[in-house]
Amino acid sequence: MTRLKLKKLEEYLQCVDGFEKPKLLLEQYPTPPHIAACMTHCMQEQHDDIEGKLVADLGSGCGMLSIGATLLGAQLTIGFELDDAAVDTFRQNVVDMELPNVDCIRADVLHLPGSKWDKAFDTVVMNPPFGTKHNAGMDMRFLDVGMRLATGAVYSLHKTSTRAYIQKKSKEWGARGKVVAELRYNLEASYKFHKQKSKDIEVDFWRFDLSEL
Ligand SMILES: C[S@@+](CC[C@H](N)C(=O)[O-])C[C@H]1O[C@@H](n2cnc3c(N)ncnc32)[C@H](O)[C@@H]1O
Repeated sequence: MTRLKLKKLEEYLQCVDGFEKPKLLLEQYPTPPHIAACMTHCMQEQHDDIEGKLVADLGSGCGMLSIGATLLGAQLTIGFELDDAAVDTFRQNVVDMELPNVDCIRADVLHLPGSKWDKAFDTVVMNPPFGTKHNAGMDMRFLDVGMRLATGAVYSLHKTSTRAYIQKKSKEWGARGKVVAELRYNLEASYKFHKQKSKDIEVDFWRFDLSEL
């Protein structure tokens, strides 16, 4: 398969429609196309974790990361998303872009462990809710689910301020966690109460290696 170049991948991801009416409590904001392209491109080019693989996207929203994985040759990509409207937009994006082998399932990510999805995926990717809306620790709960669903690697974004804690948890899970990139994440003013037009936060892009454990 011809590998998609990073720039081309970003161009495609710019066509992914986002949340029509973002829900504050679900922390609904799409991963910006540039960041999503860099994440998925790195997953494939540096770690060979996408092409031909079974990929899950937890809290998949409108499909930004799922579509990135699909464009880079995943054998099958499944997004899991709680919100009906986001599931609909995800599916419409997939139809509009004429992409095969990708779908979104409406599900609460926290209810996935113990289901048929345990260890069903080679690779799990997520941009989880950071847990800033009366749901502290939500990103860690998502990460825990990722560890249960994947056999190969889990990729996730977390605030840099939580780095030491995540490294400690990673050891407890028996995973080899590594910060792959440090990002400045531009959280756009999707919500009315934001006073600034946009807000940069420091975010780590993590890879957790589960192979040969
Ligand atoms: C930060 S957004 C990321 C969206 C998308 N993955 C992306 O990268 O553009 C987090 C997503 O998680 C979803 N979400 C929040 N809690 C959830 C839960 N318990 N189960 C499934 N999805 C959830 C939200 O609706 C939202 O779409």
